[in-house]
Amino acid sequence: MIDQSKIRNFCIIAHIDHGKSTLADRIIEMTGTLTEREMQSQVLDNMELERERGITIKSQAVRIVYKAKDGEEYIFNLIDTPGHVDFNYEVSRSLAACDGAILVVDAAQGIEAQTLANVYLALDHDLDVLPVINKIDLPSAEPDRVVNEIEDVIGLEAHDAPRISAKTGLNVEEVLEQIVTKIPAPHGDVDAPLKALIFDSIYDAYKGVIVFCRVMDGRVKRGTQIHMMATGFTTEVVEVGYFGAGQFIPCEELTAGMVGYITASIKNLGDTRVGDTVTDKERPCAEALPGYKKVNPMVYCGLYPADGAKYGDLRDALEKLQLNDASLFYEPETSVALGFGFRCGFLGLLHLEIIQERLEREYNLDLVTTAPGVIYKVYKTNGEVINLTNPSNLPDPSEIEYMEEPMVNAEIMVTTEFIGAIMDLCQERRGQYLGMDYMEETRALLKYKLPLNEIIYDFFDALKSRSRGYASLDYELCGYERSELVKLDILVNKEEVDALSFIVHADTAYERGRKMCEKLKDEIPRQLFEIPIQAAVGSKIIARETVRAMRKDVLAKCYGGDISRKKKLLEKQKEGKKRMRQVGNVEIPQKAFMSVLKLDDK
Ligand SMILES: Nc1nc2c(ncn2[C@@H]2O[C@H](COP(=O)(O)OP(=O)(O)OP(=O)(O)O)[C@@H](O)[C@H]2O)c(=O)[nH]1
Repeated sequence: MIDQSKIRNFCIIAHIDHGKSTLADRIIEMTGTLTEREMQSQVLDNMELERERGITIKSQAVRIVYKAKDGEEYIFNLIDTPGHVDFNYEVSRSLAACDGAILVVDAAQGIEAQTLANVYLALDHDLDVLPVINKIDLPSAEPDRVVNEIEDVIGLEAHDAPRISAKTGLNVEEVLEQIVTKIPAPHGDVDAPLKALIFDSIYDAYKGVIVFCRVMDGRVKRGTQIHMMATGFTTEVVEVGYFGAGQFIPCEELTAGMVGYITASIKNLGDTRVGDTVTDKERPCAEALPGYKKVNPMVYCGLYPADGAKYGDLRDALEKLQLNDASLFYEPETSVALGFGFRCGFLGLLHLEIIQERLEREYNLDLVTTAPGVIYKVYKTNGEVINLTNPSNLPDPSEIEYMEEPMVNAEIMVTTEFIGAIMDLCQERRGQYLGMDYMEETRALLKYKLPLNEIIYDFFDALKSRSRGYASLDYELCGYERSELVKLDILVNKEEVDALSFIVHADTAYERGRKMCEKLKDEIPRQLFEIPIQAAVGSKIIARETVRAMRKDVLAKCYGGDISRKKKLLEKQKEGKKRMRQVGNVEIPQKAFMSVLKLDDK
């Protein structure tokens, strides 16, 4: 059994681009992945086997071995935390599996909104935070200023923080030593009943679901009957081990303080929810670990295959992706404009983009995505409450008493010269000012309550463009508020295009409608007849543009009888047609559906 005093469980937290991955790579590179004793055992055979199978796996937790200056070998478990607000719950569970956190701050940029958000999360979980100043090789680095900033703003002792370059490896050794001396060792009770926290799980075609966990108390090994306390799922452990040297390495048992994986015959990722507590069925622990929460999607949109014949492929692809992503939700839906597709739920826009990209790249699918929207609560006059995820399902206005929309508490870090511009932006997005803290003379933290719907589209881009890249954002959901919302419909040649409908605040309906019409006018090619494009709220038309008629004769330019050239052009035109959607008698290019969602700022 591994001596707990020789274990360090930690993660690295940072604002995006401050060098988290680079430091992790460097740490892994500078340490070994097996202890001297293990080197001689049969582990290598297992690794060979996995290599033959050709599995390359990215793990959420890597075990490495560091021989410290005190001559002892330490086992480091480096737990990866997702770096985006969309995955805040996963982040919080990963932190709960650690005893300490390395805080990486860019010596040229200093503290940013996510640095603070991450530090507070880490402190909430009682982690010891070890500041590290990175990128000191940059000419613009100001390590002294950043040290002061960390001490003044966060209140963390930072004068002996390692000043490193993760890129060149300079002083990274110091970080390794401080992990040993400053991050506390775990102190679980090995003899107590099993209590382990699931902080991630992945699906593997050979092993089934692989559960990553931190054992708080007790022990678990092959044959243990385990019980997941929140989902109620019970099964027998097939294998336990840890991830190191790019491989899953089985071991005899996992004991208190250790981080590793468990496999059993688990087919469904839904049975092993992040945040759940694993215990021993025969000898259960008295109570589950705190903080379990089932994460629900926050942003919904329709995903349709560009080529209707690919519907089955899209369904199979979504099914596969969901095996590895329990927070992805989908159900079939149909649209008059787009045919058969799926209504999908995501944790946030980044999550949506990742899934969309994977579907397109890994599964070779061309997709049409409808406007992403949040979940609205519709209170009907008959007392019924609907959670609305698809604008098309909005009941008739006469049946609606009122509606509510989700709100977020947002913190925006910005240099003082851009405060005005950012406050304007928040105002335009219906933000409620909550306050402002000055970080130091040049920077402030603005606090706003904003409707989630207003920030899911292009808020982040607008923030960056209005602050020349200097603003950073962090937000968390803070409940629902009553709001004057309407459904905006788009009519092309008098026909409603259901896939373009969305919910907006009554005050911005006119503006959004006008912009949509203008944009669509540019996107829809001229056809043989005039096409009116209208925006409507209920039966009221609030904006209109017209695509003028034109005869599109692709052969006009072909004089004479070069038939092969003519054929080519006709082929090309046919190709173009495939990417069109027939709505009534008008063809709408596929890209029009996406581009209207990206309405320009201002
Ligand atoms: N000059 C210099 N560049 C560095 C150093 N460390 C990291 N970088 C660069 O900074 C950029 C961001 O580094 P990453 O390690 O990807 O940052 P991250 O925090 O993991 O970013 P995300 O993965 O996007 O969250 C990369 O281009 C790195 O090469 C350093 O010490 N010096």
